[in-house]
Amino acid sequence: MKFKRVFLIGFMCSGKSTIGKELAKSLSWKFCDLDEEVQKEEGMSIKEIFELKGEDYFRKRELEVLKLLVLEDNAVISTGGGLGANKEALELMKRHGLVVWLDVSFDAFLQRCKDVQERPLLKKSLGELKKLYQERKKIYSQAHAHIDTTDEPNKIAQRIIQILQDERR
Ligand SMILES: Nc1ncnc2c1ncn2[C@@H]1O[C@H](COP(=O)(O)OP(=O)(O)OP(=O)(O)O)[C@@H](O)[C@H]1O
Ligand SMILES: O=C(O)C1=C[C@@H](O)[C@@H](O)[C@H](O)C1
Ligand SMILES: [Mg+2]
Repeated sequence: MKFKRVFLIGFMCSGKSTIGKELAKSLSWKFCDLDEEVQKEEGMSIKEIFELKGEDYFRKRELEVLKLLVLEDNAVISTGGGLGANKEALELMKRHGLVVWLDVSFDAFLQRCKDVQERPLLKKSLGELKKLYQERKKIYSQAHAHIDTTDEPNKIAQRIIQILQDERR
């Protein structure tokens, strides 16, 4: 494979963690979830980090942890929703691997987020979330590949493997 790493970016609930696990399993690569790594390093949940140390601190820490993870070989790295919308982080990921934007419609995001653990950003109003969604889309769209996530996670993982194989030729 030309790429030694796959980075999954996209809005909350686009399936980065779910699809990342499937993809890593199919490739027999390592799986790293940036949100999990930051929580481990800080010894508290993202909700607690936001409450006790603030969002800016969380953003700084996720970028620092990314800078370490870009050196892992044969790794699928699922990011938090904000990282792929950070231009510095996106450029860094594009230099180190295949960056895939998992695209979720706003309506599907609203449906899916009913089932997930609390994300601090879900406290925002519907209007604020929609604005964030539209703004972030412009940056996510600079990824190497764009995949709609209406399909089942394992089929999406297979599509990413196809992209990796096509890139090898
Ligand atoms: N392709 C899919 N179709 C339907 N539901 C999905 C799909 N992918 C993920 N989900 C569901 O959406 C929810 C969020 O998925 P997941 O945690 O993987 O998203 P995420 O992109 O990692 O979110 P975050 O940015 O908040 O970490 C979960 O309940 C998961 O089961
Ligand atoms: O979209 C976001 O900004 C976030 C998404 C989650 O993955 C976490 O990284 C955190 O809740 C912030
Ligand atoms: Mg996730």
